[in-house]
Amino acid sequence: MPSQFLTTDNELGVVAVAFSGGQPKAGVDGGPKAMIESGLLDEIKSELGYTIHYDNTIHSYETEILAEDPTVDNMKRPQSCSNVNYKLHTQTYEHASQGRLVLTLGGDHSIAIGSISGVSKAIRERLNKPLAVIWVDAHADINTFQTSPSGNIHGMPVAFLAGLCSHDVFGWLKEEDRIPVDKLVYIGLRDVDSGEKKILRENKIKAFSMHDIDRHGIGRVVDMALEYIGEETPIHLSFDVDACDPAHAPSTGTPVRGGLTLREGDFICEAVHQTGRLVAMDLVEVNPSILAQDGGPDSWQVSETVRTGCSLVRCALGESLL
Ligand SMILES: NC(=[NH2+])NCCC[C@H](N)C(=O)O
Ligand SMILES: [Mn+2]
Ligand SMILES: [Mn+2]
Repeated sequence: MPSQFLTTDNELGVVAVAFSGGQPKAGVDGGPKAMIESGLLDEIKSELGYTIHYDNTIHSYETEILAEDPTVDNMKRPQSCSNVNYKLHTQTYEHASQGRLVLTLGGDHSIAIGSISGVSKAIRERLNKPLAVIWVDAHADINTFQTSPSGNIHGMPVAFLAGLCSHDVFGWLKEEDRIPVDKLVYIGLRDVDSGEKKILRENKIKAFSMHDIDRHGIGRVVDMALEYIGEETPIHLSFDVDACDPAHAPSTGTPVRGGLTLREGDFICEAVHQTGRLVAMDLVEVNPSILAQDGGPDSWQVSETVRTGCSLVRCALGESLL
């Protein structure tokens, strides 16, 4: 099993990050609590047999959040976002350095700046390899601060991580923290801004949209994504729950119709697990506060979203149907 060389068997580091400042809607900071309270970590321990390393803290990193955090170069709440991500970076780095598989529960998707950079640095030091990223999302989250139509940093993490833009605010991000553009693959895209399409095209970034899934089926798409990454490279799976169709994950800040079925989402996670090369996963953008207003989700739909998030995590950690 190649996995023996990448992570120590069944040792899982967990980081829970209650951060919502990468986007404007309150409540996404409640995502980790909702997933943990629904029993996710107990199941991982008792049913999947992991030893869990978790500080029993849902980190809001309060001291890192500034009361006044004015927009800088079109980035909203830049300093808080940078500070929180730096703290998270040190935590995922610590777990990954010890050979643990790392699970980060968010929070909005801006937290991938910290989670991925910490894992990338550790994997480079420990294995002298780059980190591949499979980004499963309705959105590409690859706006630079110059192209972003919203100024929300949860729409920019890939641009910072792949070195397509840099800024003094994120000055702590170093070369070894970054991921190579040719080891990045998207699955599930269906709401990509025009500036992002240009970035994807110009950098020849591998992306499988919902159209590709319709055409080839999820099995073939995941095979192609894994072939593209190659057999030697450790994988970080960054899963935005909004990749799933709003039928399965309605309680999220930026839902987009026409998404993955529950089984397609779970399949991606199962197949990545089966490679034996998964070294880290993020599960982000579960927002349990998005409740019935203006025809929005009701409380049953909130619990469905939480269930979807938990199912994706369990599948990535090895839960199987038979
Ligand atoms: N992680 C997310 N849900 N991102 C949504 C991003 C939406 C849009 N592309 C933006 O830049 O603002
Ligand atoms: Mn998204
Ligand atoms: Mn996202």
